This record gives sequence, C-alpha cells and structure tokens, in this order.
Amino acid sequence: MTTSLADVAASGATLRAFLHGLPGVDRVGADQRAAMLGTRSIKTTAKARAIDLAISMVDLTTLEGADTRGKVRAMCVKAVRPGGGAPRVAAVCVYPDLVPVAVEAVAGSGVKVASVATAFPSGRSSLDVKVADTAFAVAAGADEIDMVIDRGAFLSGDYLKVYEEIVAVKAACGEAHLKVILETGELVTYDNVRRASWLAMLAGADFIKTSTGKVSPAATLPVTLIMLEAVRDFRDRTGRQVGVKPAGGIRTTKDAIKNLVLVQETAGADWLTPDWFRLGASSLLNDLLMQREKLATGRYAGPDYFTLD
Ligand SMILES: O=C[C@H](O)COP(=O)(O)O
Repeated sequence: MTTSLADVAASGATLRAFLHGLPGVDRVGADQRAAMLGTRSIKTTAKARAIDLAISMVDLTTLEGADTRGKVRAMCVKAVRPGGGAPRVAAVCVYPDLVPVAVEAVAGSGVKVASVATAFPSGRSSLDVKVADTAFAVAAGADEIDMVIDRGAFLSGDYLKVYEEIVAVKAACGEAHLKVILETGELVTYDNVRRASWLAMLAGADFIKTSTGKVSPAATLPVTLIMLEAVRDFRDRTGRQVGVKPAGGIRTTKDAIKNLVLVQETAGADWLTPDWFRLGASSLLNDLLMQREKLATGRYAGPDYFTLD
C-alpha cells in the first residue's frame, strides 16, 4: 500500500496524534528477539562474505576535539585501502572543519565524506546556527550530513519543532544525503525510539542513525531492531526506502555480524548494502581486518600489520 502521509505534520496536534497512534513496542519481545538473533551462528564461508560486507558498510569515524588534519588523513588512507585486499569502507565521518581534508584524501576512491552538523553532539543551538553548520559542511564537499535531533524538544512533546528542524536541515543539505541521529540512549523508552524514527522519516531523513557515540547506551541490538522495523513499515506505507545506521559502541566482528543478521531478518535483504545500512564506528574496522586475516590464514596478524587506534 502506498499512502500519502503529507498531512500528518499539518500541526503539532496532528503530528502528536500520529506518533502516539503508532503501535507500542513490546519491550520484552524486542529484547528477546534481538538476543535470539544475536546468537545465530554462521558458516565460515558466509562469515568471510559477511566480514567483507561489514567492511564495505563502515562509516569510519573520528569525532574528537583533539582530531588533527594528520589523524584524518591517516584515517582516510585506511578507509580507501584497508589492506590485505579488503574492500574500501563506505564513508569517513568527521567534524565539519575537517571535511576539506577528508575530501582531498579520499578523492576518486568512491569513499564518501560524512560530517556531523547541527551543533553535534548536543544539538543545543539555534536553528540558524544548525543550518549554517550544515551549509558549511556541504559547501566544503560533504556527501552526507549526520544531524542530531533536539532531544529536549522531543522529550517535552514538541514534535513539530523537531520535525521543522529536520526539514530545514534537509533543505540545507541540497544533494547531500541526510542521516538523522536520534540519540536513542537519551530517548528513555522503546516507544520513543519508534516515534522518533517515524518523525525523522516523515521529515525527509535519508537515513536514521541510533547515536552520536557520546552517550551510553549507544547502538544496542533492540534499538536497531526497532529502527529496522520502522524503515520496513515506512516503506510498506509510503514506497520510500530509508537507511539505518547503528553507531557507537560497535567494536567487534561479532557485533557487526549480529547487526547484519538483524537486518536480514527484520528489514530484509534490500537493506543489506552500503546504500541502505551503515555501521558507524571508530575502531570496528581493525577487528574486522584482524578476523578477516585469521579466517584467511588461520592466524592473527599482529598490531604491526594493522594500525590500531
Ligand atoms: O558515529 C560513530 C560514533 O561516533 C563512533 O562511536 P565509537 O567510537 O563508539 O565507535
């Protein structure tokens, strides 16, 4: 069924009625389903393919106050050529002022440049500043913008403010893709995660992303499960596909593979590509490369071989 949801945001009241009319999340059921899918084992050949797929989905990230041009350049080299014949990652993710460095370093490789904007990570600034932050990153060459929602507005029930900010930032993105970070660790309930997912998609998000990586808990499996259900149901309802990016705290190959199983079993194979699913992580790539080497040779390459963060 393809139904227009255009009038849902006609007013704060209609938006609230829609979001609160979504079915509630069965918390115990979501936790159990995520735990059950997380224990699935996969064969060695499937594991090799899964590792390469996971590498191709990584948004290799550095978001520290101490980031330097040199650190970003080194990260980009690794993003483009992770080593050992592994595929390139999907994107690098940096603060807006470092976008030009990343753009130059990945030029011609196919690796995208993503940048966090809108007063990341708190989102506490005026809309003008958030739009300017976005425009700055896009003008510098960012292919993707990772914005944060105003959690304060969301938690006080001012859904229209959150919606309008996303619409304004989306407009400032132009051709750049917009990932909307829900910061699920601050949303308190799974029902809120479902509501925020729909709110972001209704406002035009190309991707919904769990977390900034600055708040704990970050990308838990149940939260990713709820967001995958939301993109699946949103596409059933509107015909538009939206991507999902768990980010924050994903460090091991085991974590990555659990996420891939979740995608396959929840949203389905249409989401199992870097166009529709990303893993936002600062150190996951190292473990994926080490496990890849172990599968191929039977032994781990030492840290001399892989640059460890
Ligand atoms: O968007 C990605 C996160 O900021 C990275 O978080 P992480 O350092 O826990 O992998």
